[in-house]
Amino acid sequence: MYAHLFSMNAHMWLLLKRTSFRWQHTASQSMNNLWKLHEKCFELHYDGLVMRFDYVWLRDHCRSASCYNRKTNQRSLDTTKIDLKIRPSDIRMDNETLFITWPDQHVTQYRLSWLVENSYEGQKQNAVQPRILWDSETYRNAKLPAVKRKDFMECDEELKTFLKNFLLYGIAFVEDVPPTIDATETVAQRISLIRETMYGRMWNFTSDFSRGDTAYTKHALNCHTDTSYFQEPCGIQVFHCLRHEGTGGRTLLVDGFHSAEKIRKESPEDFDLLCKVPIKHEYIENVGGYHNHMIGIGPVLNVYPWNNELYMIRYNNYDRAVINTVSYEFVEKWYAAHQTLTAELRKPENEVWVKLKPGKVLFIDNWRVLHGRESFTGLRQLCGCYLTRDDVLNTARFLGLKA
Ligand SMILES: C[N+](C)(C)CCCC[C@H](N)C(=O)O
Ligand SMILES: O=C(O)CCC(=O)C(=O)O
Ligand SMILES: [Fe+2]
Repeated sequence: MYAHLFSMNAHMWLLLKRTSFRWQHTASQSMNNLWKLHEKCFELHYDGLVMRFDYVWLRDHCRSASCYNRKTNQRSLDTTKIDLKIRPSDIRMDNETLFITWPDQHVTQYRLSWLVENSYEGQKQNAVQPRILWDSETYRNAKLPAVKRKDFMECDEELKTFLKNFLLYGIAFVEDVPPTIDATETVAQRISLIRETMYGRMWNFTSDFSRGDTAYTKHALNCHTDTSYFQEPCGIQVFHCLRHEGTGGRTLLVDGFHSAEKIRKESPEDFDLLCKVPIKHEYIENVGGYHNHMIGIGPVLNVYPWNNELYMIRYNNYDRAVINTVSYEFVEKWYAAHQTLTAELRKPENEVWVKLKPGKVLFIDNWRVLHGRESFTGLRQLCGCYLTRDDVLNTARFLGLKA
């Protein structure tokens, strides 16, 4: 039975091959749409693009009712049942649509525009997240306006503008927020779910050393990202200074991706090491009633493997644990690379300093922008929370942004 089916397929395939020697034009004979059946793939010239599609990929992406549920956008087809050597038994194309008949007579239709949007060769070049990298001058010149709480809460267009800027720059402000924890929570919830951690859902801290961490002191803190000791560091950090009666305490912001891109350009071997060497970060706390031990392991720079685009920097020298995940030959090189990156991050021209004031809520992309603070005197109270990154992006996509 199988042998019979196979010989039928092979026979059809030979027939097709004979007809696909020359380039085929679409039904309308338009010179713009050309296709060719290769042994291994279907090649389509359309809209000025040359695209190649594996047959198994084409079968897998059939959008017919039996293969795909359009209500849930979920696949019903069991991909593992596709013969990896599957070939079309018939192909037809008009100006907008490609029709493929498979050996079992199942027919798949693909809109050509859909193929353009999804051709994997085209996709590889696209950035997942468009960004504007900044140093202090470019950030200042961008003159990004802070959105007013009322507009932010009530108007989707204002929220969209806020999120657009946040995604582009990695920081954004909402102003005119009452200096309370509740009001801060309401503003945060407008864009995301709050990510509860061992610090609580909404946190409110001052320099009382109530927790085993330097954040709860008056000391200066070098630029860093938070929760580097989580396997998935918190996506966004929200800060609202509720009061400060004293001096100092300004907040430092540095675009980690701007510095990392500089290293990629000027010192590619360092960049590569920072992307590849896994580093452990750890939070050990035994203060008051708190007992926490968190560990996160991952490289300082994280890039998508398919296009090398940076998506996360995990940088916290305070919370970096013993280096025992690195083999001997890389240790010294890693330290040198870490110093190269650190020198870049600490260049004054890359630093933005802001004094957080009651009423002004700061959102920081904790996967990209590092924060720090100047030492201070007096009573200083800061509240805020962490947000889940997926949910911020979810809101952005709902509003029509690329995220
Ligand atoms: C923000 N809040 C005060 C709650 C937490 C501070 C966490 C500090 C820790 N060293 C880190 O960098 O993750
Ligand atoms: O006190 C500050 O301004 C920030 C401290 C800090 O780094 C943090 O809470 O994550
Ligand atoms: Fe921090």
